[in-house]
Amino acid sequence: MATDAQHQRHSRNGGVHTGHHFLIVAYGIQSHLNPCRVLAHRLARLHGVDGSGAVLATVSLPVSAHRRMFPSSGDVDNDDKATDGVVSYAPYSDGLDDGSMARDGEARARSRQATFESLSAVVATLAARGRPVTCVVCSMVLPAALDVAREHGIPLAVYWIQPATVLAAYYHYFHGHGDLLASHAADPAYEVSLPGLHRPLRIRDFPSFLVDTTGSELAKVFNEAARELFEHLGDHGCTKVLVNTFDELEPAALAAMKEHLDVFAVGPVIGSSSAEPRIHLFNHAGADEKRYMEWLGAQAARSVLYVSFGSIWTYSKKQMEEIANGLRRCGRPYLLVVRNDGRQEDVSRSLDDLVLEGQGMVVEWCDQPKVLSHASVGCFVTHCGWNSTLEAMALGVPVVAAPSLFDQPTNAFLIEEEWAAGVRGERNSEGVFTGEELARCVELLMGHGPRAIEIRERVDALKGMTREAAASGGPAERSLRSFVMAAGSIVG
Ligand SMILES: O=c1ccn([C@@H]2O[C@H](COP(=O)(O)OP(=O)(O)O[C@H]3O[C@H](CO)[C@@H](O)[C@H](O)[C@H]3O)[C@@H](O)[C@H]2O)c(=O)[nH]1
Repeated sequence: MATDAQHQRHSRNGGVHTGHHFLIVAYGIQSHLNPCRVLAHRLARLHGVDGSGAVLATVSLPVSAHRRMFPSSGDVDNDDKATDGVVSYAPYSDGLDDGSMARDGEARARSRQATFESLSAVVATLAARGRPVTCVVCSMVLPAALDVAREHGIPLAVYWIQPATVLAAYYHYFHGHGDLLASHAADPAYEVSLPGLHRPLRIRDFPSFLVDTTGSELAKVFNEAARELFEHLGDHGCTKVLVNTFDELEPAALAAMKEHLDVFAVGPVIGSSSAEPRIHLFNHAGADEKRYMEWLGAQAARSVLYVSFGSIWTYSKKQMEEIANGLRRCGRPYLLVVRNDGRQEDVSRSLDDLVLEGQGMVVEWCDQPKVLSHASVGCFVTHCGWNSTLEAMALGVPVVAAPSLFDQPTNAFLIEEEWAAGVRGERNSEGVFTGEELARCVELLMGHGPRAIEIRERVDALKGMTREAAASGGPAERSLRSFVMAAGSIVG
């Protein structure tokens, strides 16, 4: 029986799009949405890459995120107008539609089925509108996207929006290293050599879920989904992985993973230029932007600490107090981001005190690339989410790395040990990043010692490399073109 993809290929004629059409399926969070829609823009700009006509890209997000992006959208099931002028958006329902996560195994199974059905309907609708999907691009680990590609016979590619080193850690965890990691998970200093990487990773440098000792339900769920993905990557002829990194950042990890998978280094996918405008899922009032940009403009060059822990992490009361104390100890101007939804407990006392002291500024959200590219910013205190890490490198800002979960420990390892672009702050035995530690790291970076000078030089060099990787016609674009050519060869 002909697959849907073959059927679409055979029926391409009058009114039907005959080139590539990538359906990029993403989670509805800021840190996934941004690299996905920027990738979609870049794909859509590769017109006629292999003589097959325009390249189309549609981004599919959960209904909750779609509504935040397009507040005026009414009936999301029949929304054919959701576009930013280059890329179309077709929401999927995960069965919850309020941005929450399924709570237990049964609810997760229901949500997976709902997502599968909804994405299948998206695929059918796009085909009916003359734009059949030729490749499903699954952002990280999204089991229902695999189901859709399998069921409809559409080729699948994976978009790994974290570093190649993290991809290598996951790959080898599921190909022979799982037991070794599990048996040493409680020993943070234990070194594991992964094939092809030029230096070992300590247990503490691994993605947190692979060495979890807390019994975290989230870690179990994520690892199970990742297992399915990596089995699919091996067993179903699906080997194409786009990675948001570039050669100069991770030469060994990229070369090592190319031994096992068809890896395309398409990074840095950041999106901060006018051609790739950013969408903020968080409330980003224009008035606030004016206020913090003016404030930044009044500070001395490279004097400001920018402190932000991404779009998911939340502050406990104790952690907020320690950050506030650390900022006082540093005695430097700072811009601190504390999201409204980023407060585990009532942290307003610490924040009110800070605001009254007037040494810096606290905002609920900002345009981070805009802030990082400001001349007055001298240091970025970050949890090391991969987007923040890439943005810091692209915009030449030294980093104080305070990782917590997911890929962040590996990203901190890259920042401090592979690139010498920052220093890693240690958390205390309660997992708190203390004010004393914050001040120690900031002094190392912003003081006048040899380490500060060395890091500054490295960061400047990395900024140049990032620019070259992202340049028009440069390695990222060439790699994306190769992917599209290769994607062509698997259609039908
Ligand atoms: O005030 C702010 C704060 C953040 N951002 C942006 O929000 C994004 C945050 O992304 P990231 O740095 O990757 O952190 P998380 O939001 O925590 O990302 C999650 O997803 C990432 C990609 O998978 C992982 O690398 C992280 O570990 C995981 O926590 C970045 O693009 C920032 O520029 C803003 O624009 N303004």
